[in-house]
Amino acid sequence: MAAAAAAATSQGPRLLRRISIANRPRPFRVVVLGQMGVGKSALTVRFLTRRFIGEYDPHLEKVYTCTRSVDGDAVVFEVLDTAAQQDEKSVEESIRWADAYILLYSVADRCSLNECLRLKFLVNAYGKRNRKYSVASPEGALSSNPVALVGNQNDRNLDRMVPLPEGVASAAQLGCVAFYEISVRECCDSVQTIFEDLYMCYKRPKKFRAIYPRRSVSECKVPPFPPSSLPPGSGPSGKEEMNGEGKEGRKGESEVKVESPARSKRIGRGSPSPKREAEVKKGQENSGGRRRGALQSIS
Ligand SMILES: Nc1nc2c(ncn2[C@@H]2O[C@H](COP(=O)(O)OP(=O)(O)OP(=O)(O)O)[C@@H](O)[C@H]2O)c(=O)[nH]1
Repeated sequence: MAAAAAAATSQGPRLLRRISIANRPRPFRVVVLGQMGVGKSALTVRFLTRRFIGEYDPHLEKVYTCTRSVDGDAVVFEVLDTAAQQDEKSVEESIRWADAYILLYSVADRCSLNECLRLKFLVNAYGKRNRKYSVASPEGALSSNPVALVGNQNDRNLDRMVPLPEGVASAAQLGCVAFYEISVRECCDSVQTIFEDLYMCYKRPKKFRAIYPRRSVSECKVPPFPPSSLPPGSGPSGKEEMNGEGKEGRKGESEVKVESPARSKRIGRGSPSPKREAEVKKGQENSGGRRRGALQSIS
């Protein structure tokens, strides 16, 4: 009897530790992938610390952890900032490890967008399958975990090689759940939004399912592009509608989403009813025909 009591006592702390580990929320793992020098470390550190730090060790590959509140959840983010020039084996490992993916390119480097196409192919090949997510999704391309395509360094407009519409079109073509064009250097909030949206896409399949079929609306906050520069189907009459056109955002805060179900849902967007459309039209006429971008209404 005494021996059993002694055993239980010695098991106590271990048991408690096991229980506390079991109760710990599972982290949400995001991997940031992209060509060398596109700003992966800058993006990761911006998300974690809200600061922009100019230079990093290019060989450092590290998982960072932080806790954020998203949609009422205390989310433990684990972010893997991958090192440049990884061999395919380690890219594969990173992809297998993650729940969601950020494919980062620089708008000033066309090759970096091509690299994202290659990486998306690897994500499709090695990424985890999320059953709930795949059931929610009507498209085969979205049956793996969520992937966001992000164009960085859009403060470098003079060096731009990838026009915004091309980024939008690439994201749609690759089956990414969202597209953003940002400047990590100039803006912090867009970076936070990317991670939060990925979490929402991953964790809220019901919300995702509810609004996915209505994903004809994209949101953008960019200087206007001449209609001829838009890819087919991305203009206001096409599949992806540009909102907020003609309005310049704060410097570096241009942001486009091919689709961001979580955010759209939160701010009550989706296919408007005919009555709502009539109201909106009337409102536009009253405001000189300028539409408010969804992001403007939430910022
Ligand atoms: N102008 C500008 N420069 C940026 C921006 N984001 C990052 N940079 C710069 O781009 C360079 C590369 O940034 P990193 O974060 O080291 O890029 P990385 O993708 O982690 O690079 P590797 O670790 O070599 O793969 C640094 O000099 C950053 O200061 C941005 O939004 N605008």
